[in-house]
Amino acid sequence: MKRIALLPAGSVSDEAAKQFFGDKEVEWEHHRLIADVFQATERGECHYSVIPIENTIEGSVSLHMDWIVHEVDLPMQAEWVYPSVQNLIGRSSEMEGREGGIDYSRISKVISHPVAMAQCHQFLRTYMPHAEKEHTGSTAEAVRYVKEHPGEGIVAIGTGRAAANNGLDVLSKGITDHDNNYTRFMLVGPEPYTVRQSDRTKTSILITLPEDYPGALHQVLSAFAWRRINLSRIESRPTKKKLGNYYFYIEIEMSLDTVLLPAALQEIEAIGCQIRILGCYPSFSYQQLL
Ligand SMILES: O=C(O)C(=O)C[C@]1(C(=O)O)C=C[C@@H](O)C=C1
Repeated sequence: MKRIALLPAGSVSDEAAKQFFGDKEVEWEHHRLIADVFQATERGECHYSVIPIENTIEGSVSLHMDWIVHEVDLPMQAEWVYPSVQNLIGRSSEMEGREGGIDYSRISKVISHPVAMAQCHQFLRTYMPHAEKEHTGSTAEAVRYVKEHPGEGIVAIGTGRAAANNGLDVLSKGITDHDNNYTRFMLVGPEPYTVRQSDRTKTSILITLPEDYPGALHQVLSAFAWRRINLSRIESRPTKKKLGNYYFYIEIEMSLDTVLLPAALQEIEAIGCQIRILGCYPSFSYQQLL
């Protein structure tokens, strides 16, 4: 039986984790904040933590990437993709206008996870520019808050499942600014994940370039390019040590268990770069998990 740390029931993370694991041989440990989700596995209470790391609309979830890099030492063990459908949730009896439909002017405050809120930016600007916005630790927490505070003009952005769990109504369905809104989730923990197999394996690394070495990034990229090693993501993030110092987070479409990739990494180290391997893991598309 594996114990899995994740955000609360009814969050997008919760839906995504259930899609990935099914309900076999797993025990869920829900936490209000992502920091606690990480720490549950770091402290050895759970086998894995489920972490959202990237989103179609919002891009990288920087806070979570920074936790992986700076705060914990938890290797990446699997990744998968899950559609994030966000809805406006409240009580229709409280928000209904005279001619039916929602009277958005009745909404005084919208609450949700900051990433979910950012995915619905245009919708909020169009229909509720007047409403106060407040962030919560997860979309599920926001929906629960609305349940506990009736009659205050508060609505949440969250999943249909959270609305149902809390006996609330979906006031507007699918309110993200773009369709096909997917979130990439990472399973992190000390043990390799071997239950499902995928034909796609990725390796994630962190590279810090030597200072005062013109063209270092070009050399790093060419070590992959001439070996025809495909990179699927490259992102620079501050090292947090000195203004203007960055590391590069790189996702490589190849297993470490090959001849080519270790050779490329050796070549990169030879020019004075520091490399940290964050994990080598199977990658699953949404279709693969259906
Ligand atoms: O609050 C949730 O429901 C979460 O699972 C968190 C989270 C995120 O951190 O990106 C996950 C996916 C959604 O797209 C928005 C929020």
